[in-house]
Amino acid sequence: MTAAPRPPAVRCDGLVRIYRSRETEVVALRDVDLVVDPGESVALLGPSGAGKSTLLWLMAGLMRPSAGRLRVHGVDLGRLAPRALDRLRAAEIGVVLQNPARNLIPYATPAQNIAFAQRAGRAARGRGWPGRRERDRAAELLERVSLGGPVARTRAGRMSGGEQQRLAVAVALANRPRLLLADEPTSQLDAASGRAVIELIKETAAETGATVVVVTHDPAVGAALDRTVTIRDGRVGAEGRHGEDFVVVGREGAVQLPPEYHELLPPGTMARIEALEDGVALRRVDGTGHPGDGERP
Ligand SMILES: Nc1ncnc2c1ncn2[C@@H]1O[C@H](COP(=O)(O)OP(=O)(O)OP(=O)(O)O)[C@@H](O)[C@H]1O
Repeated sequence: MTAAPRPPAVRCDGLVRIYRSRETEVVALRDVDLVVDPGESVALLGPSGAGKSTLLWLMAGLMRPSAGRLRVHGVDLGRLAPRALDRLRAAEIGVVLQNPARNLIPYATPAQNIAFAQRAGRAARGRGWPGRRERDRAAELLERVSLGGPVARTRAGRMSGGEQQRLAVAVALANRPRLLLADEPTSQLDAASGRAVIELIKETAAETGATVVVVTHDPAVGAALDRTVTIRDGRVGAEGRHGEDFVVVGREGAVQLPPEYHELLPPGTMARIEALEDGVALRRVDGTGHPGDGERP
């Protein structure tokens, strides 16, 4: 008998998220198709307002899709009852939100913050109170994010933004999550601390086989992970592997031209499609169907 294939860690099919208020409607994500394999590490890049955080929140089960499907390890998050979703989040998903303080209990020390997450994770897995192993793990994590010294006795609410951010990463890793989601986890750190945090995330993922998705503006973080996915205008605009970027042909054949090509093919211009052996070329024409300035006669 052959084993059933493992489902992707994350699978988005035609994912849509609309924020509605009384006066306005913002379509933050439109038709996102994305597959993240188990054990992969992916950086979500893209301009401000593109929809990266929204995508991360959906993956974390902190928000429901407006349309489309989102599956995490084969489970459709949009269809889970609230309690089952809470359990799945506590047992399988580690999250670092953009504002570090939001991840933490302000009146608790770093060790207490980690212990709290461990308790919730163990309860969701049907296990008892954390024991010695968990305490050792907490101490090791705190050491790894340089919060092992005197700062260990400080309440999280009194720590600096950078310390809170490092603690948030340690808390998110406390339960060895199968899926780690982090929104700008290095934004308040200097280059060296940022590298250390990304190293910790990658090492933990390698040890446990976890999948990692990180929203970042930091090219160094993008370069340190397996794959980059660029979100533009609520869609997957491009993907990169090993330093090379590729556009993605989306639903109904749509392709987003990266901004660096807008000078050659400004949005709104007409282009002729030429078939090549292994794809197509787009050539600008003017409104009358004649070749544009930059074109061969
Ligand atoms: N709660 C909300 N209510 C209304 N609109 C929202 C809400 N949250 C986000 N948006 C809008 O949805 C769009 C996508 O926002 P999102 O925060 O996901 O983008 P982002 O790529 O993470 O941006 P940044 O890099 O600046 O964090 C933006 O137009 C934003 O203004």
